[in-house]
Amino acid sequence: MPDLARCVAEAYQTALPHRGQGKVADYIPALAGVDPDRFGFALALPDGTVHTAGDADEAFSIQSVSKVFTLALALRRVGSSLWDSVGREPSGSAFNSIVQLESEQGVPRNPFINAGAIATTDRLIDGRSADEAVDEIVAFMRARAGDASVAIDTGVAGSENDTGARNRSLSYFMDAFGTLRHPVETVLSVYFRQCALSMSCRQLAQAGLFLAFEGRDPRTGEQLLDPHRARRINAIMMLCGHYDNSGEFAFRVGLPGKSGVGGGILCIAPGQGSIAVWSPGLNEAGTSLVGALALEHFAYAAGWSVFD
Ligand SMILES: NC(=O)CC[C@H](N)C(=O)O
Repeated sequence: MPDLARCVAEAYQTALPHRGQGKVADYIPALAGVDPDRFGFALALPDGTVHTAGDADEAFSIQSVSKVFTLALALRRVGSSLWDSVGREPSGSAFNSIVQLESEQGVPRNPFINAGAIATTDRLIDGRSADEAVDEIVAFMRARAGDASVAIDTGVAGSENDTGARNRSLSYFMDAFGTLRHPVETVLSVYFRQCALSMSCRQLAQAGLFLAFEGRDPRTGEQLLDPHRARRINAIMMLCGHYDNSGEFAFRVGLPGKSGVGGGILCIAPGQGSIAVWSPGLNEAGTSLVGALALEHFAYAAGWSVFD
C-alpha cells in the first residue's frame, strides 16, 4: 500500500515549478482575472480522510467539471432515455465545436462537450423550472461535498450569460433539430449556473467519491446511482473528459477525469478514491497544464492508473 499522503505531497512538489504555465481562460471575462499561480490538490478517501496540498481550500469555478454531476443527475432522473438526446463517443473536437452537430442531426457526440452537456441539462430539467433544476444541482453538490457553503458564483454565471453567443449557437442549432425539450434560454439559464459552481479541491474531491465506489457514497452508505451507471460515467470520463486532449490524458494519467476551463480537474480512481486539482493555466484543449502534470505523477506514484 503506497503512502498516499506522501504521494500527494510529491505530486504537488513535482508540478509546482511549472506553476503559472499555460493560459488562463479569458473568453469568460470573470475568469480572466484569476491568479495563474494558484495550485491546489486534494485526495478524498472512502474513510473520510482528505489529503491536501497547496490551495486546496480555495474555491474556484468548476466549469465543465459540473458536467459529470449533471450527467449523474440526468441519468438518475430520466434513465437510459437520456441516450436519445446525446451520444457517448469521443468527439476529437474542441469543447465548444459545432461542426459535428450538422452532419449528426443535432445529437451531440457525448455529454462532456458543451453541446452534449446542454442536451443533458435539458433532460435533467424534465419539465421543471430552471430554478428548481438548479436547486437540485446545488443541493446535490452540497450533500456530496459535505459542505453547505458550496454555491454558485453569480458574477461568473452572469459573465457566461453575457458572452454566451457560442453556447447559444449550439443550443439553437440543436433546437432546430428537435433535440431540446425546453426553451433554449431556460436550458442555458441552468447550464450557465451549473458551470459557475464555486468549489474547492477538497469539496470537489469529496463530491466525486460516489463515482469511485459504484455509485455509493462510502462515507454515508447512500446509493446515489446504480453501479452500472457510475461505471459508465467513468468510461465516458476516460474517453471524453478532456475533449480533443482525452487520448493524451488517458495516455499520461490513466484515470477517468474531467477538466474545466477554470483550471479544475476531477479524477476518479475506481475502488480507491477521488482526486481534485486546480491550477488556472490551461493547455490548448482547455485542461489545466499543471493539474494534469500533478495527476500524472500522483497516478504513477500511487500505482492507481486503471491500466496498472
Ligand atoms: N470547458 C469548459 O469548462 C467550458 C465551460 C464553459 N462554461 C463554456 O460553456 O464555455
